[in-house]
Amino acid sequence: MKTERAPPILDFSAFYGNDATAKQKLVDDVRQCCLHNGFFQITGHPIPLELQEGVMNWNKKFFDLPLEEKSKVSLQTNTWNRGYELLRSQILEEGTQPELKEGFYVGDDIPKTHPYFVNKRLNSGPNVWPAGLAGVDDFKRTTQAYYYAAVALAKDILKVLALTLDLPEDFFSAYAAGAVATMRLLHYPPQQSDSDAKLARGIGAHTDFGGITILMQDEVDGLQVWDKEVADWFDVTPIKGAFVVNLGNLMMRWSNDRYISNLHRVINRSGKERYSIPFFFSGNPDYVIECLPNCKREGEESKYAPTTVEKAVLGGYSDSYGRAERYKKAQEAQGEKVPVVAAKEVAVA
Ligand SMILES: O=C(O)CCC(=O)C(=O)O
Ligand SMILES: [Fe+2]
Repeated sequence: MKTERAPPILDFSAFYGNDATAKQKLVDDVRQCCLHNGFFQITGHPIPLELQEGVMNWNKKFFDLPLEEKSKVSLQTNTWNRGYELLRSQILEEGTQPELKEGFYVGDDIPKTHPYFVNKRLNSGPNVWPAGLAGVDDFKRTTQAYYYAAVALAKDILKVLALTLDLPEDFFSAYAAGAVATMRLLHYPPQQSDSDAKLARGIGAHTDFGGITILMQDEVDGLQVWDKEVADWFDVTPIKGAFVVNLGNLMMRWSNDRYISNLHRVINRSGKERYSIPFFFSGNPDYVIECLPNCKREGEESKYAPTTVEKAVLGGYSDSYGRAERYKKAQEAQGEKVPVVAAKEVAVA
């Protein structure tokens, strides 16, 4: 395990406290991370450990369901990104095999009368729930309570990010109002120890598409963050109660590439089942992303034309799913069917 250059652990409680020096130190540390590789970890946040553990337990129980039950709430049954995603549905890293992870997508529970649903806006519609899961009402309650707690935490993190750019604390509030965010419960079956050489991935090297991501890991490692200065991967050891926070492509573009959206990946060589819950904060779909103040010098040009949140995020999706589809078609053309199997059937070395 290489951990020496892993994202630092910052105590986020300084943001809520009255100690101005501690708060300034937090802001300075976050700024440093944003400039370096866009990754840090936080403890001292307001999401109770009990809620974190509650949603993680449900994550495990959901993936224990038979494939038939999970498939009843397939992502394919709707167009707004809710429900179950099979193993091997995505390839985020060009040249690698379809990824060894299965997922369950949850978002804001948008009713069908809401203008976002009516107008088919980014990832907007009602959640779907697996009727065959014993205790499904508690699954729903816990998962949604965690989702809305993550939305609130994302808004606080954005306040700290505003301060890192010497902007008013509420600078991102219009971007965050009416925000779209997606959360996925993820399960990575164990992989063979030579997975790297065989280009097998839990999730291939990628950057996230949205504004910020808040990730909860269970106790099993596997997440790695790229460090371009030393050209190597570093392991992010899970810490009970902590979150990994990283900036997405939207934030990088918005800051004129001053802040980094960094490569990361998962290879689960632990021999154990790995579970995680990333929460992707995209923002208000109509919000126009245009070079932030203090992110270019006098007379310097912005590198990117203004675009909306919705356009920027949708562009990222079509690339990654298109790759998995092309891979499967190419394999099938060679007479090799890419198996769609339940996680438990994946061979382990
Ligand atoms: O599962 C993890 O630890 C990371 C997941 C991730 O990077 C993603 O879903 O974008
Ligand atoms: Fe990611």
